[in-house]
Amino acid sequence: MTYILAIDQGTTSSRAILFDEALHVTAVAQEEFPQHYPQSGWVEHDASDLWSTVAGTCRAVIERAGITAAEIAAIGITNQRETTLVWDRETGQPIHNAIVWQDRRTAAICAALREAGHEDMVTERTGLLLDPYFSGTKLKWILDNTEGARARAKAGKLLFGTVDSFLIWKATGGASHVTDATNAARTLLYDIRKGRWSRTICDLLDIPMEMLPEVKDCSADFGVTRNDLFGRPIPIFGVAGDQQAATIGQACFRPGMLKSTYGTGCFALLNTGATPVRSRNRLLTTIAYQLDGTPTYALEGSIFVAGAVVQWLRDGLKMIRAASETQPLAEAADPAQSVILVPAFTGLGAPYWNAECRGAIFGLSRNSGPAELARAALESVGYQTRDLLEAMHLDWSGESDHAGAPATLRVDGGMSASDWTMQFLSDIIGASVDRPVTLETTAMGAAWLAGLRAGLYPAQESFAEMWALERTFTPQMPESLRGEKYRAWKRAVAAAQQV
Ligand SMILES: Nc1ncnc2c1ncn2[C@@H]1O[C@H](COP(=O)(O)OP(=O)(O)O)[C@@H](O)[C@H]1O
Ligand SMILES: O=P(O)(O)OC[C@H](O)CO
Repeated sequence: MTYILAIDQGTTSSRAILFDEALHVTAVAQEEFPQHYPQSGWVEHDASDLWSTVAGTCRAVIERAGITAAEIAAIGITNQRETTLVWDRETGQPIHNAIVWQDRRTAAICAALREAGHEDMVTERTGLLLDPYFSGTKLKWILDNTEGARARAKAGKLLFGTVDSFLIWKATGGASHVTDATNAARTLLYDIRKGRWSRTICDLLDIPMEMLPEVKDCSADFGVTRNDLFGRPIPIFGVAGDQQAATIGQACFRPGMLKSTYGTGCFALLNTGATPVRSRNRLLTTIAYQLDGTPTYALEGSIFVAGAVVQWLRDGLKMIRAASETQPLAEAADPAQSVILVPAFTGLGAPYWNAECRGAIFGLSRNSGPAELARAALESVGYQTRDLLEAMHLDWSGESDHAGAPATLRVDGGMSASDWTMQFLSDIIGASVDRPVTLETTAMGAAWLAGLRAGLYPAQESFAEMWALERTFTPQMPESLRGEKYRAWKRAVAAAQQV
């Protein structure tokens, strides 16, 4: 038997998943690692935790499956995006903790760049906004705040990378300093139309281009693992940012196909084909995947709090012990009450991009309790998704060669296991929601990219035919109620932003 090893390096844990020749999951290993919050709004990871949990889970999954490294044809890597690392070319030692995508420390840098009138130029090239979310200003911050770093970077002694680059550097023993086009597209430094690093933006942020990795297709030769890691070298043949890997795993290969992943946050990607669509509604333009030198673009809506609101009910309020308890609570909630929770714990992402806004609860009465709060938490995920889809619809229907909103939303991620949430989602967006049999879509996307190059997995069309539906949720809510509830949500978001 031959296998593909997929590495999914996420925000809270690292996972290693073995896929067999039929693209079935054979074994999984997962390890969490600590989050560091040095100041309010700052989020860091210790780079050695990222590496040790990846190496550890890879070894564990091989042992669990009872196979040898010789049976692994190739490795595919997918990763939390935007998280920024700088390390020494000689020693491989990072000069700072990884600054995580959620980290807001560069808000002032972004504001200053916006005020100086640079946002339009940056958006035109990168498809992104001047928001602390992306890597560019995080990298600038590390260079500004570590003595001598900029000079060492100019001299070629320091390297920059997103998590994929760092893991490949470690796995290949420093032989490869590379990334893929989807990760590059999240840095704020990459021109997604020209397919190369932007000198103009690097100059603007004073980032020496010597430290940037080489950008490759998603299915390409990223190097081979050093001998001592698995006892024999294994090629790394696939790389994609996790949301793009999920888009691939969901086989959203045709323009107009749309997926939404419900993990800690929620990320919806709409395939827009060979042309990048510039959003007029504050969505992001990004690369969905790049194969054979050709990028396929996407519009992306990013919500920072989705499943995290359920975690808050569990860990913050201690209202539930397990995420799945939200469903019976929501079912028991009083239909006469309209409690609305705006989960802006770390500001609002797309399409609002309000870093200062904080969470709020509206419509409480003396009878409101855990059931109404749980329902409001699950509903907030549906409302936020509708916000994204409305913006996408406006951008997409403005394009001349196609019309109308995408008819179906493909979902995945931990929270998509909640039937109640998926039914409400379908009700509030007024479209069908398709949940696939395999919810390991992110890892599957990375595995397919690697297996494609290894000659183990079929080409795009045949792979798309393997996508299997588990359940479709169709809208059941009367149109009038859908409109009424969504209007109440819009009023609540507006009010939360005025506090
Ligand atoms: N049955 C459920 N109902 C509601 N939320 C759930 C359920 N199961 C998991 N979740 C939520 O999904 C998230 C975990 O999803 P996962 O895809 O593993 O996230 P991530 O990759 O961001 O760590 C958690 O935030 C959890 O609260
Ligand atoms: O690690 P996840 O699954 O929370 O994904 C994080 C995203 O890539 C951030 O853009």
